[in-house]
Amino acid sequence: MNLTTSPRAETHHPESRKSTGSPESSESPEAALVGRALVKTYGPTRDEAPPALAGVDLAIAPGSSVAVMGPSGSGKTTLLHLLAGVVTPTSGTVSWRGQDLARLGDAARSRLRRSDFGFVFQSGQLLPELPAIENVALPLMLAGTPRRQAEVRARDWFAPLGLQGLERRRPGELSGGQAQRVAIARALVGSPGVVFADEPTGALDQTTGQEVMHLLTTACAAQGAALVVVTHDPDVAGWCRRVVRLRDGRVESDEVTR
Ligand SMILES: Nc1ncnc2c1ncn2[C@@H]1O[C@H](COP(=O)(O)OP(=O)(O)OP(=O)(O)O)[C@@H](O)[C@H]1O
Repeated sequence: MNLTTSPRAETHHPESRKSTGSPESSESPEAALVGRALVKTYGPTRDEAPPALAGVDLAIAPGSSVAVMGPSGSGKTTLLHLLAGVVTPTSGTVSWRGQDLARLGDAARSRLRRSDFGFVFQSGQLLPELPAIENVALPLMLAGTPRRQAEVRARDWFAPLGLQGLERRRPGELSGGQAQRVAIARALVGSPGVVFADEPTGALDQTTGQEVMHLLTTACAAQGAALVVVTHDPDVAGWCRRVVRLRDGRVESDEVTR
């Protein structure tokens, strides 16, 4: 697998998007991840505070790519956290492959997050004291894979992501783009069903950001993982097949772009 050679994966070409409609919309029968009537109100004064999410239905089909856009404070990160089982909804349900996340205990939900979901954040998610290879191997080790085996699997990701030779570098010795590629490797090493990315290019320049999106979308497609990306940037959203826009905690539009 070499993910770096083609400038843009044909399955994720931002310029080839036009058709509209919503075949992957919230009632898709093949959806793997389904949020229904999601409401989230933060804090003790929840009766007075406007909800961060005010009733969102969203279904993510296996292997699909979805950008979540919207103004600051519209609920994008909250939606991502609810879908990923990081935050519990005030009301509504999230189910993953038919299993209601709320019915799992905290420990089981954490295990499921480790085994079935991958995460890429804006920056700072790597452990600074560990070399890149150990950062990538960590999710496997946390899931019980012996260290040696975990590092062998982690190493497989370095060449496809253009990181060969950087295995022993610590995060502080990597560029921003290299660190994000290590984060992509870490998100994908456990073969997740869904990768959640919150502003994954937010700390990068435009060119590096596009490269990272190319690698992220190509790697997810190669693994059959769905991708959910929160972004303000239309160029980042352009790598996804579907764009969901939030406003005031509700879905304003839901469009399959090609
Ligand atoms: N942990 C929290 N405690 C209290 N309020 C919160 C918390 N997290 C988010 N909020 C509030 O919920 C609303 C939605 O926040 P959220 O971070 O989901 O929006 P967003 O669209 O991701 O914003 P941004 O683009 O600025 O990151 C905002 O009004 C925010 O202040």
